[in-house]
Amino acid sequence: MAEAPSQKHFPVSWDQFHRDARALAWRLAAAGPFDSVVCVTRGGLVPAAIVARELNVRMIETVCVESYTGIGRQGELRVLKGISEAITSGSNAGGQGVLIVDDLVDTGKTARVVRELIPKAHFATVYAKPMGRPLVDTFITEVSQDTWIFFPWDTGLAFVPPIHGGA
Ligand SMILES: O=P(O)(O)OC[C@H]1O[C@H](OP(=O)(O)OP(=O)(O)O)[C@H](O)[C@@H]1O
Ligand SMILES: O=c1[nH]c(=O)c2nc[nH]c2[nH]1
Ligand SMILES: [Mg+2]
Repeated sequence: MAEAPSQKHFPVSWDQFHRDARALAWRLAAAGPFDSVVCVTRGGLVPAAIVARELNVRMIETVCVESYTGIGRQGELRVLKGISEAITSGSNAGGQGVLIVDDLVDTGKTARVVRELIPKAHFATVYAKPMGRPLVDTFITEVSQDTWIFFPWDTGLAFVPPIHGGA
């Protein structure tokens, strides 16, 4: 996916991300209970920690996926590590009672692959773009497809030129 010239930017601070992840937890509290959380690395690690704390879930698993290599650059999707059978056995077969957490859904490619691994799990993201939205059960904020979300762990304080153009 090449970066479109009209790409909009949506920068998210730590504070805003914490609030949005906590809002997600409030919504998920009504959708649970969940026996375990599967976070989609790496972006899902941060909201998963916040959601698991709020919902008192202590069984945490990862599914390790690699997809994007830069802003708007989606490469071949690779599952580097799948989901342990301990998470999906017995009454949790197929992902029943399992919560999958990711930071966002964009094209839905990642969510589709992870869903195939545990189809009965509940899929939650903090942010969603229109293409991926149908693949997510619960999310908090939708942004347009041509928006790139900048997460606090990918950004830092930097000089911004003033509106009038001078320094
Ligand atoms: O809906 P999609 O188009 O598949 O995009 C969404 C995925 O892309 C990002 O992960 P990325 O592959 O960049 O890896 P990261 O989480 O390690 O940053 C993001 O964290 C989602 O997992
Ligand atoms: O940091 C990110 N922001 C995004 O908008 C996005 N979409 C896919 N992958 C993404 N990563
Ligand atoms: Mg990711």
